[in-house]
Amino acid sequence: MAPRDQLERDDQGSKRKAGSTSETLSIQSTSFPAVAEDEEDAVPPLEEEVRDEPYGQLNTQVVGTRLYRGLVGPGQEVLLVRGSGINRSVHTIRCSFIIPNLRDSSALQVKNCSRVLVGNVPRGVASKLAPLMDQKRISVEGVINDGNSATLKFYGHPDDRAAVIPQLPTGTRISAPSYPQAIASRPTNNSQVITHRSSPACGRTERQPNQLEPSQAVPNANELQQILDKLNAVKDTGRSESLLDLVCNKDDILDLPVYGDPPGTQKGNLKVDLLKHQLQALQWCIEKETPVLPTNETERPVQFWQFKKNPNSSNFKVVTRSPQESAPVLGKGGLIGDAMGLGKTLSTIALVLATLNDSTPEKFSKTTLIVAPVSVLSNWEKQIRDHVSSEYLSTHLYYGNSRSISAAELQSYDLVITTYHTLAGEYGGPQESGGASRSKKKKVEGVLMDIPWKRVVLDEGHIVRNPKTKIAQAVYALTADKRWILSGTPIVSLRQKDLGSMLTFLKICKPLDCEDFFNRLLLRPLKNGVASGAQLLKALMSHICIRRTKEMQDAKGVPLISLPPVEMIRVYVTLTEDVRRLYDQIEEMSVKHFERTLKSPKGTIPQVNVLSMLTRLRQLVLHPGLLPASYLDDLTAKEAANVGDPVQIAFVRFDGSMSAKRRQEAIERFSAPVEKPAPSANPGASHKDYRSDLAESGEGDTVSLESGNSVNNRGSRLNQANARVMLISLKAGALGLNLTVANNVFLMDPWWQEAIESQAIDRVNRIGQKRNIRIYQLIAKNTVESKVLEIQGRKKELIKAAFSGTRSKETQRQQKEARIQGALPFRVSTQTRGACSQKLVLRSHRSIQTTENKHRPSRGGVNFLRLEATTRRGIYSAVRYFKFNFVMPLFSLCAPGSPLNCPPLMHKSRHLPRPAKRGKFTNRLGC
Ligand SMILES: Nc1ncnc2c1ncn2[C@@H]1O[C@H](COP(=O)(O)OP(=O)(O)OP(=O)(O)O)[C@@H](O)[C@H]1O
Repeated sequence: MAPRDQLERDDQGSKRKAGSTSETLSIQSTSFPAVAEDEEDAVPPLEEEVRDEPYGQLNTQVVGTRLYRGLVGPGQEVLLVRGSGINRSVHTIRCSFIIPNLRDSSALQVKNCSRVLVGNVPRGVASKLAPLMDQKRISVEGVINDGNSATLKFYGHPDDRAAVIPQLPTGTRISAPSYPQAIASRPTNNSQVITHRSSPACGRTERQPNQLEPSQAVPNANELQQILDKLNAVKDTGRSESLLDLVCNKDDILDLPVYGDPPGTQKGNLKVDLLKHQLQALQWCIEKETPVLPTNETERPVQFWQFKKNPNSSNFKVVTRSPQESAPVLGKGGLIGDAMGLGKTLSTIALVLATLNDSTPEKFSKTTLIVAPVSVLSNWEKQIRDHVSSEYLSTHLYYGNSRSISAAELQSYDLVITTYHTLAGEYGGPQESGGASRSKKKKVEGVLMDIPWKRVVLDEGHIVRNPKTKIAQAVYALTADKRWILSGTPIVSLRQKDLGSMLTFLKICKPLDCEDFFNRLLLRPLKNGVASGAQLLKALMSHICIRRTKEMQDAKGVPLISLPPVEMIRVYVTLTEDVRRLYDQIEEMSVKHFERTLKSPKGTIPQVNVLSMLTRLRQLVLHPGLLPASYLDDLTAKEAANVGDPVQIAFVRFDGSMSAKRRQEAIERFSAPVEKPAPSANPGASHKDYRSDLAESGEGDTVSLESGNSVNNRGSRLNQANARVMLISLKAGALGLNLTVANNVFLMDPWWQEAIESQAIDRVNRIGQKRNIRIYQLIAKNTVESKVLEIQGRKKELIKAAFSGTRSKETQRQQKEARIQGALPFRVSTQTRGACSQKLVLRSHRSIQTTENKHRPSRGGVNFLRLEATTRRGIYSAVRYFKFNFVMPLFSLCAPGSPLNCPPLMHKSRHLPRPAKRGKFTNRLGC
């Protein structure tokens, strides 16, 4: 595919997506900030939206085939492209009689998978389809039949079905809707959930393993340690078996050949020697950088190209069943998907060193570009400093002030390291949809886009999983001979965004790098449980990805790397009575509001409210201070007034589509003190800062864990004379950091996607860790947190089902319905369930926006570091400064003005329990 074509496609693709989700965007606002622009946040699984469903199919002729040089055969997939003029210049010269068709405003071209024109759809059919395609109301896919006929398949949004079907060409065989109306009456386990939740006694008095009652008090650190030691570990195979492990080839992965002439101590270019799995990765990478087409029929296909003896063409694309005359261009590179901490950075550096003097096609430079998140930049610097002999590798950090350098000068380096933001800033291509702020941003002068790189490596490459972002567009537009992605979690869900976008960057295994083909050949079959989808995904991944995990062992039981054991401990905590009461109250009000809104004439509830309510409940479980002081008042007032509008008070929208000004306003609103304190507000009570709580309560040697501790000072209860505590947001903790100085991890609240949690945990569980690791996952009983765990589990089951090859009896829509219903913590009557799920798209953006990296010497010996999502600098110096040898709690539900900043406590509301003493709202283990 020509780059130009690619750009046009990407652009079209984004536009179409933008169009189709505009409604979603408009109502998708979240209850609290925020998302860092460079790193797409973890998204709750409910975000998976039903993009389309089959409307019907039509057999039609393909006309004008003899006029074009494109080859197709029976069974081959073809593209249906609106007469866009992509090939206009070629064909107007060759075949002047095509001009009338191109001038036809409803022309519909048929192209083969190499995007070469094959023919046209007859005018009568095209004139019906063209307006629907232009309005992005349908997508059309085609397969060639015998002779000159093709089957066109139409897909569209389920909600638009009734309106579109009458407009389809005559003769279309209409498919049954994939979302039967009967769904609303389908029994679900939601009622169980509610019973479980709403019964005050239910489960709460029950003593469970690893359950910490609120009254449980621990007088000192040693006793706390003893309690922690006694907690039982849970089986946590799920974490070690990610989606990626299901799709990657494990059979002979430990027997791969090693690279024979590696960089290392003997050569002097590396100060350490590569481990065996790194030598294997090096060999694999070099093979992937020099792919060779098969030259006889017995050879295995390479990037789905097979050799076929044929008078016209010897290359045959297996996945689309299309032949090609000319030698296809193969992608060079792939995806290094090794689990976190196995040394992908060093493997990449070794690849650069091993291929320094290799010949590169003339038009490319000799320079490798590494693009990394800012927070990982220092890791690259450190690894190069620690492991590479400087005389063997010239490097330049292209960031901030060091950007004033000419393209020629930059190309004199072997390795250039930059950030996603820097790259996006220099990219002058099509602006992303949504986001006035970004579209107004001027292109920054720079040379990154001008250099034809030898190799581009995207570290934490899953960042580009959203093709609509400017970062993704920028990396697609880079010119490079070889392309690599490093990511331990390249796919966390089966959504197209994850892998499709990465393939677009890699330009490998065509035509799957094109969104259209990716959707039809891979994504749709996968979603529908058709075995071919799973098979293709596995074939694709075995081609492009190398994946090893820390758990892997060879035939003799020798592990890949030797690491201390990891124990996962799930700790169930019980809300204190007052928080429980508050939780039940808020939940009840939320349910009422939710149900009433559904019964309103509109019949739907905006996602924002469901998400907001869900998020508020999650925050409440973590700490009541995370909620706006007036939250319950507002909810109650709305409910009392029986206002049909959704509750908007106290919710602040913050997302990527907002302008900078509006985002700033949102942050200010969110962080601002409550304007009208409720009459019963306790003026004397101070709004405690997490940090000061932590520091203050750490006085002396006493460490306690008791119901009266606020969540803030619970952390300090883990204090020992030399204890070190690191508070880190889940998001910051999930990216590229090396925190082997810590060996105890506290997951303060569960995240929708286990993979994100695992990624964070792997900051500690990596090469260099010498001590046993304990992960404490804190779950508040009978709350929304239990639901999050259920969702994690259900997601795993769904993924397994998708790869078991058994087609699910449920439709895609039904599956989604079930997921959504299961996720709602609300009592929703069966009649209203269907309606709510129609529109329910939950998106969540959470990060800590404040850029701060503080430490504070404690009064009682607790030193702690605050490390947040957008902390840009100094991470490593901070890590070096502290010895986080004890605890690293991970939070996901943090936001500006909230928990790591001063949380306004809920006692301002007359509806909420006032703390008799500070920290009355405790609900869980202090950390
Ligand atoms: N061969 C080696 N010899 C000594 N140390 C090594 C070797 N390979 C990797 N390491 C060390 O292991 C640690 C983890 O490596 P690295 O950060 O490259 O992992 P990673 O796979 O990139 O992790 P992530 O996915 O989290 O970024 C680093 O401290 C690195 O220096």
